[in-house]
Formats: sequence, C-alpha cells, structure tokens
Amino acid sequence: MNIMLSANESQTLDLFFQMREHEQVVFCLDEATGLRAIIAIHSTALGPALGGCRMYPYATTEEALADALRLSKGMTYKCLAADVDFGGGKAVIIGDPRKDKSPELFRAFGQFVASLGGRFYTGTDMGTTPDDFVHALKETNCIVGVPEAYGGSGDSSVPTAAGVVYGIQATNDVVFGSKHLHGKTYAVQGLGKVGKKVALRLLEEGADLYVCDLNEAAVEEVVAYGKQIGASVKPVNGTDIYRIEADVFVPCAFGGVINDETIAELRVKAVVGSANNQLADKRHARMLKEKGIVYAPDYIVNAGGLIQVADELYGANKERVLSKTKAIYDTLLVIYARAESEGMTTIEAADQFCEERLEKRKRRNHFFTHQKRPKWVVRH
Ligand SMILES: NC(=O)C1=CN([C@@H]2O[C@H](COP(=O)(O)OP(=O)(O)OC[C@H]3O[C@@H](n4cnc5c(N)ncnc54)[C@H](O)[C@@H]3O)[C@@H](O)[C@H]2O)C=CC1
Ligand SMILES: O=C(O)CCC(=O)C(=O)O
Repeated sequence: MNIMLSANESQTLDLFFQMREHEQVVFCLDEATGLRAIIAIHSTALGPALGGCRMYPYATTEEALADALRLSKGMTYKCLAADVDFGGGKAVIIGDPRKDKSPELFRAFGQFVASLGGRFYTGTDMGTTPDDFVHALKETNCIVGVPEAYGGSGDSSVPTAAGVVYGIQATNDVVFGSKHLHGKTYAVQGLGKVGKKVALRLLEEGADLYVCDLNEAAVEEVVAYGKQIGASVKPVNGTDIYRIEADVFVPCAFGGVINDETIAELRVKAVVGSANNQLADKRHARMLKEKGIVYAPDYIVNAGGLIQVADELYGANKERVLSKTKAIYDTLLVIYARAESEGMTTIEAADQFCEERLEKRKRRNHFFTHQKRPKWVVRH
C-alpha cells in the first residue's frame, strides 16, 4: 500500500509522535466484554504511575487517546505538586457509563492493569465509582480508592472536594482579602461525586449558588438541600453557567471549559474547581489574567483524591489524608505569590514549581519496576 501524506500529516497521525512525551501507551481490547480502553503512562521517574480511570463515550479513538495523554501528563505534575512519590498515568475506557458497564468489563480492564506488573495504579475518575473497581480488584492489586469494606480508603472524591474547598478559601484570601466562604456567590458546573460535595459544603458555609448539571436529579438534590437550610440555589441551563455574574466559577465536570468563547463570557473574579485540564490551552491562563480573573491551577486544587489513594498504599488513614490535603491551601498561596512576583500566569508558576521539584527529586529517572522498590507493604 502506498498512501501519500504530507510530512505534517504523517507526523500528526503517527502514534509515536503523539506519545513522544510519554513512556508507554497501552491499547486494551476485549471483544467479549466490549472493553476498549487506553492506559497512558507519562512518567515513572519518581515512582509507579498513578491515576484514575475515566469512562466516557468518546466519539473517536483519537479523542480518547488525546484525553489519556493529556490527563496522564497532568498527573505527573499533580503528584509533584502534592508531594507524593508517584508518577503520572491515567486510563480511559471508551463507553457510556450509564449503559456500558458490567462486572466482566472491569475485570477485563483489571487484567490489563495487572499485565503492567506494578507500573500503573488506578481507581475512579469521571464516570467510574469505587464499586466498579471491586471487580477489577479481583484481577489485580494495583487498584486504589477501594471501598472501605474491602480494606481501602473509600471514595476519593471526599478529599478531592475538601481540597477544592481549601483552594477556594486560599483564592478568596488572595482575591477578596478573607478566606471565608460565606456571603459570596459561586457558579458550580457539575454536581457529580466532587461537585455535589463542594456545593453542599458551600451552602452549609452560607454561600449562594448557581448550579448546572445534565443530571436533573443531582440538581434537584442540591436545590432541595438549599431550601432545607434556607440558602439560595439557582439552577442554570448548560452553557448559561459561563455568563453568570458570581464571585467564583467552580468547574467540576469536564476539561477545556476555559477557552476563547467562555473567557469572553465569564463574569467572575476567580476560577477554582476540580475538573482536570480546565484550560483548553495554556494561553488561556494569560487571557484570564488579562481579564483580571484569578485562576487556581486545577492540578494543585484537585489533588485531594490523589493524596488519599496514594496514601492508601500505606494503609488507609483518614486523619493523615486530611492533614495532607490541607496543604493544598498553602501550596496555592505559594503559587499565587510566585506568579505575582515573577509576572507569570498561575499555571506557569505551578508548572515551574513542579519542574523544579522534579529536578531535585528524580534519581536516575529510569523505568520504575515495583520489584526494585517494594515500598508498599500493604499490597505486595
Ligand atoms: N473524583 C475525584 O476524586 C477527582 C475528580 N477530578 C475531576 O473532577 C471532575 C469531576 O469528577 P467526578 O465528580 O468524579 O465525576 P462524576 O462523573 O461523578 O461527575 C461529573 C458530573 O458532571 C456532569 N456533567 C457532565 N457534562 C456536563 C455538562 N456539559 N454540563 C454540566 N454538567 C455536566 C455529569 O452529569 C456528572 O454529574 C472531572 O473532571 C474529574 O477528572 C479530579 C481529581 C479527582
Ligand atoms: O482521585 C483518584 O481516585 C485518583 C487521582 C486522579 O486520577 C486524579 O486526581 O485525577
């Protein structure tokens, strides 16, 4: 076969070119269960790769690959920022979480994780729950965020939501001169595992909310809670959330929400949320800064889940996790101060902070194999 492609076209289509920043990408196909998954390992320089597994009905394999590559690279930075000895990895399962899940599918996925021999640990992300991974756990020990009934640390969205709240407090401190949550209006996008917990906590603290989610039941639940405690919760349809006049936009659904179109619409003073890869492109951080909107780097703010699942490998301990998650507040203040003093965007300051840490910490930067450093007594 002789297909003529321009140099640029063939480079962009070349899988090896696309994964040039990554160590390893694994394509997983199990026709019997319908499993189509991609595991991307960005770096094992500081330890085995760790990252959740997302389930989403990607329109194309290319879209799924791009998500896995970007998310796994983000995990390397998140591990560095949160100061845990893991590297960056992430998995995506192509499928609709409402229709395509089965115990067998997650067992098949677990077998692929097992085949990596300890180079990759995974657990929940958007579209997956700890219960899904109970099935994968039958095939591999490299599962984190395991339900408490199975000896794990449970739902990692609990510390993630706590970390987002610390992130909002640190940002309020810098933007409004007080870390208090009350008396402010927040526009929360996504009321799933993380977003709902953040929304409820903000309400309990005396905040007013605008909320949106495709899942009407989730919206109704938060509205009902607001009524119960006498707080204002206004549901908003879809993209209207970007046009709301509020103090803080709290994206807790999906990535790419900060882009040319939404920045033109945003009427908030700050953006702080759990969604991974909020910036469609790094240049959008500059655009936010020019518009006077403070951006809390996503991977600093949403590290609570990572902190818990990394910690779980030493044996579950909620107090330890909470105290480590609190550090998100201080780390964010360090990043804001660096960005201010160096005239950088907050994401530039965060990346620089992590890259300096990587330089200091990496030893020989060779491939990790768990046999070399059997640190996790719990599962090995
Ligand atoms: N679960 C965790 O501990 C962590 C989650 N994250 C990130 O936080 C985000 C949320 O994660 P989870 O709460 O775990 O996911 P989830 O799947 O439980 O919730 C996502 C919610 O967003 C809603 N949603 C989807 N599309 C929407 C749209 N167009 N408009 C409004 N709402 C929409 C869904 O209906 C769902 O309720 C994701 O980006 C995830 O990668 C990051 C770190 C840890
Ligand atoms: O939260 C988890 O369960 C794992 C960490 C992760 O995948 C993430 O922070 O995006």
